[in-house]
Amino acid sequence: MSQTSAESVQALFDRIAPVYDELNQTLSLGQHKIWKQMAVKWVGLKPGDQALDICCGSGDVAMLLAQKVGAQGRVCGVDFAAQQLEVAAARQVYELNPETTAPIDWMQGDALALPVSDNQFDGVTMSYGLRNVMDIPQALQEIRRVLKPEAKAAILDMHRPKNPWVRGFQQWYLDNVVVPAAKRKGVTSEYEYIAPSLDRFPTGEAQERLALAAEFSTAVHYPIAEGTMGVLVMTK
Ligand SMILES: C/C(=C\Cc1cc(O)c2ccccc2c1O)CCC[C@H](C)CCC[C@H](C)CCCC(C)C
Ligand SMILES: C[S@@+](CC[C@H](N)C(=O)[O-])C[C@H]1O[C@@H](n2cnc3c(N)ncnc32)[C@H](O)[C@@H]1O
Repeated sequence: MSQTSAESVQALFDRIAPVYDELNQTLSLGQHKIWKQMAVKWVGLKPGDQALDICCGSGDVAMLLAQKVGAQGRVCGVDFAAQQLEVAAARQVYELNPETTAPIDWMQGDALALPVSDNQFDGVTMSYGLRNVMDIPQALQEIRRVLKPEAKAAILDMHRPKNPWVRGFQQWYLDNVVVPAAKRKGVTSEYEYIAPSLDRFPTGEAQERLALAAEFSTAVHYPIAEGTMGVLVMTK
């Protein structure tokens, strides 16, 4: 799927929902949980805060936010793929203790037209979502719109590393480990989509410029995992 549309991306994530968590865990050797924790830490939330996770998928980051802001806080998770939201809601029941974690509102909606109010959130996260939206400047404007003044957002995603050896390893790993593992689960073309999506994704520096153009007051991109991943941290 090299030509994409919002509808085809939504259908892709609905199709892979039953195998998504297992593949992320095995293919990242468990590392994706650490990268997600880093993104949540960079938002700087405190107990009682309201947090939003955009493109929440099966709920990993929204559930980390619910632990961070505690039972007095509130979390919204927004995604347009209904099958992913079903997995998220089911996981919340058996993975979170409602006495110590915030309630989570799982909302079906579009990252480019968020179903929430202006200036509502103390912090926003987006994990592996930005690379999949059709209009990155619009997604950044929406994040800025829903943040309270001076609040932060952290955007985690996969990147093409600058180092040619690491880049070569990344492509080898996608071709020889990720796609074959996906093939065994019957979702080959869905995981073949990752490589072209990386090629068209703006670099960390370009993302900083896009965030400043969307009128964030600060924007810093931190490469992690040898530049195969990165977190863009922005302040409204
Ligand atoms: C959690 C991760 C990715 C989420 C993700 C994002 C997408 O855009 C997709 C698109 C289509 C299908 C699936 C996804 C998707 O799952 C990150 C880790 C999972 C990756 C599948 C593994 C990639 C590994 C990298 C090449 C780096 C290798 C380092 C490893 C520690 C050896
Ligand atoms: C790779 S998954 C990431 C899920 C989760 N955040 C994680 O880190 O595991 C990307 C998610 O973004 C969602 N998504 C992509 N474009 C979207 C959009 N325009 N509006 C809402 N959700 C979107 C997909 O449905 C999918 O669940």
